[in-house]
Amino acid sequence: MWAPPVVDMDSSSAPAVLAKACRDFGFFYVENHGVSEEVMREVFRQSKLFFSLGMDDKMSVRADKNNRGYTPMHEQVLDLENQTKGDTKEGYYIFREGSAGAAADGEHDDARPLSGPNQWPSEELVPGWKTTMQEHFVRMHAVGERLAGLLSVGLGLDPAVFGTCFSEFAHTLRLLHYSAEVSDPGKGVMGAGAHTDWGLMTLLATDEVPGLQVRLNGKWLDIPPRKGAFICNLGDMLQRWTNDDLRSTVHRVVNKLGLERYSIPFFFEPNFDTEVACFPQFCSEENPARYPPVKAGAYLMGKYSQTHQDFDGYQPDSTASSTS
Ligand SMILES: O=C(O)CCC(=O)C(=O)O
Ligand SMILES: [Fe+2]
Repeated sequence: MWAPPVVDMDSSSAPAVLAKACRDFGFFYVENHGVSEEVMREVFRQSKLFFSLGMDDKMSVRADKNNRGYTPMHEQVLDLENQTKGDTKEGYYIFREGSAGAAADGEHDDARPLSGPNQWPSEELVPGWKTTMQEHFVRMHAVGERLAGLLSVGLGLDPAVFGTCFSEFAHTLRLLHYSAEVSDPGKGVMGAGAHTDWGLMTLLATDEVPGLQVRLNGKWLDIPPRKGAFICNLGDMLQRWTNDDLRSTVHRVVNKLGLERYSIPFFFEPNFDTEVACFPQFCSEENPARYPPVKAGAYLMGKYSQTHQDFDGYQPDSTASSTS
């Protein structure tokens, strides 16, 4: 049975293994990432605690115009063409406080629509929750930066290539809870509809319940959880930067067992204002750029707008030219 390659971040072969995995599959496991199983257990415990709250409490932190906070069951439709109902999951979005060059820390900046303060459930309801999530966010940022560094080495790029792209990063830590509803892909019922991720890359922690599938060579293949490892995949921006040399692979979540499932993706995203245009190493006269340049933030906003029924904060940036 196929399984994604394993990248050991402490190994001297990590850059080469990583670059090959990114070219071949766009999916890989990451080990020795420095986030302990004990820490992950606590983050999952807190996540479950939040989702076990009553609907009134959860809706009190419903995602705001900056897409921060709680998204109810079925609110997101990742595969608009094939789904007959929304993803059978609820979620919670956490960004950097302020984010993306906001006027002042924690304030919303109209020029950058996703900026602003995070929403937090009350300390009485979920003690220690905010601190747990804030600390985890910082941890995951560090893993993502290290991984981006290894990738630049593996691709033979200047190690500073991504250096300026994350000074005001727009990463999101997302908590997900899938209901026990069994998926029926033929009828358009899915845990998460088929999609590619949108940013640079995603680092995913899951509980022990399977469900993630990747589309490779026309077939859906299971990606089982691997103890202590993150499942990592590339996003559209990396595919655009590398002119399709690296892959942002289609994946989905299918509930076969009728079990609830929890997962925690960390979407590692460049600055809102970063222009994603083909790196010169990946295009030439014979192989011209396949995508027009796009601003990372505008691209992201377009995707939020397309897939989240509740998100109406999309203000197209007239200077950006997105193809999707
Ligand atoms: O929960 C999972 O296993 C995958 C989630 C996912 O693909 C996403 O949120 O983009
Ligand atoms: Fe995804």
